[in-house]
Amino acid sequence: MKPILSCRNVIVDFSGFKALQGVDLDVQNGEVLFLIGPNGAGKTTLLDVICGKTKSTAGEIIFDDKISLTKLPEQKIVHEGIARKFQAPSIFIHLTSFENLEIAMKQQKNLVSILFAKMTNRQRDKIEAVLKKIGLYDVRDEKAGSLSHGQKQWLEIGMQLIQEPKLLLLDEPIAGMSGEERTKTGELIQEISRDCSVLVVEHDMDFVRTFSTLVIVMHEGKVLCEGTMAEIQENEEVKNVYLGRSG
Ligand SMILES: Nc1ncnc2c1ncn2[C@@H]1O[C@H](COP(=O)(O)OP(=O)(O)OP(=O)(O)O)[C@@H](O)[C@H]1O
Repeated sequence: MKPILSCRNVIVDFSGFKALQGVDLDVQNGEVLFLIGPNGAGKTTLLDVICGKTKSTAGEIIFDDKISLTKLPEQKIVHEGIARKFQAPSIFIHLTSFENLEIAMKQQKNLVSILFAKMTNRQRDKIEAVLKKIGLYDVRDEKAGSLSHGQKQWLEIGMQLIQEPKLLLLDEPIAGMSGEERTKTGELIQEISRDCSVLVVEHDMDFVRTFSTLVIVMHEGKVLCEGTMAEIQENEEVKNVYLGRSG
């Protein structure tokens, strides 16, 4: 089976500083792939270049076997089926979780027309299914501003899922979460992967250990190695550059 995403020799040069120095990486269909590595390794830059926020200097990124992403604008990449949850909040705190998902579903329209337009049963079902998936169905009519930190993050993920992406990019999804919220987030990521591949940048090794199948280690703008967490922990190069230092 062809990978959903294929990066080949991707280079990003920021005015002479190469944040990515030739990244080769595949994400398979239905896979949760964890990306780890020390600070400055290029993990966020890689997500930025996949979603079009940053343009690559060289290399190729192929999505869904045929779409070259490197020259596409961000909005077109979203349209092709790549969703990115940013760390900066994008929810409307004065609207309910339901309404936030409604807006995300009809992103192309303006806020007023969205809230007054009649919703079809199919659209309502879709929003309710996402609310159930992200664990917010019971609080769907509460203002998003009153949700816990974890619930807000899940709502953000839901706002991406409602677009039915084929690949979801997550950057440190459990930052600031309680232990229970972390577990729920790990379970949510696993559930999401039934319909959508997920590429997760994460620093929390306990979380990666618990929820990963395949892990990729980045270092100095390149992929250092890939494998299961157990394999990676035994890798001498990884011990030197990363795990050896941070535990
Ligand atoms: N716009 C930019 N201009 C210049 N240098 C940049 C820019 N964005 C990132 N960098 C540099 O590129 C390198 C890789 O940064 P990046 O944020 O991708 O690393 P990271 O692996 O995500 O690190 P962290 O785990 O700390 O978030 C860093 O040295 C960073 O300072």
